[in-house]
Amino acid sequence: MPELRASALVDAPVAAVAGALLDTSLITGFGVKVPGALLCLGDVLTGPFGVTLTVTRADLSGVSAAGDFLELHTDLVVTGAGTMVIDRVAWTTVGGVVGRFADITVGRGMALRVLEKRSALLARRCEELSAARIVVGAAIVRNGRLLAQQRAYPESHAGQWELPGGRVEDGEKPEEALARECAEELGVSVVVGEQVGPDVPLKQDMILRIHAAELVGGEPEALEHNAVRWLTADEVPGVDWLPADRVLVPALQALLT
Ligand SMILES: Nc1nc2c([nH]c(=O)n2[C@H]2C[C@H](O)[C@@H](COP(=O)(O)OP(=O)(O)OP(=O)(O)O)O2)c(=O)[nH]1
Repeated sequence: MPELRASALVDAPVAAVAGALLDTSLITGFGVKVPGALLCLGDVLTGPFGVTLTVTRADLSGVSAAGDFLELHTDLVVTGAGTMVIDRVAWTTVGGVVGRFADITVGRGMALRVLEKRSALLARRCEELSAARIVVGAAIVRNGRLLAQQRAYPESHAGQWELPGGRVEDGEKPEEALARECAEELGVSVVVGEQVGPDVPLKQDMILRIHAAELVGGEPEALEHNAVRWLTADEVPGVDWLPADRVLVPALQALLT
């Protein structure tokens, strides 16, 4: 399988770059049809000439999509100077000698131009998101189960599930905001730990950032939500999550196994 590679250094943490990569506005400009605003594992992308690709990886290590004769991989490598973004395009050449000639003269040039343009869009999106408002969420695990809560409002999201948390207020650190929101929403105290998964873009100027959190006081109660529920690893993918949380399902499941 011929393969083409291109790499670029982005001046942003890996969680920010991994999240920006999930923003489908980075690829829709190239005539790719996508199911939603964010790339999720298992999504089917339709490209020019009806080429279809299934997303096979979307996590902190990067994104991959594969079809019958085309594979796209973006690998992320943490360096001292930022995040190295390595794009790989691999394909099967069709049409014998003529096909191989077209590959070399047209295909590779086109692919390189697309990668270059996307790389510039990615760098710009990372810069935009570095100034974004942060919504923090807590991945609280007890006895191998994850705590989720069901939204009561607004109407468009009522009934859907999310992680406890909310907006970081001015002058507040994300960890402080998370502890405050857990107390307000659930009546519990938590100790905030490491980030889980990428920074997920919520809209132009807002991201969702999840931290592992340990329950250290109180029993969770739905004080502002419809309900709370402890989910097993098997139950996590089947829940009607808010769209941004759906992206985080593999990272949340990994916490439970
Ligand atoms: N808390 C939380 N918010 C999420 C998650 N996923 C997700 O897309 N969001 C969105 C929903 C909202 O647009 C935004 C945060 O809203 P919020 O209503 O929880 O925040 P808040 O408590 O600071 O706001 P408010 O109720 O005072 O209006 O983030 C999640 O897992 N947890």
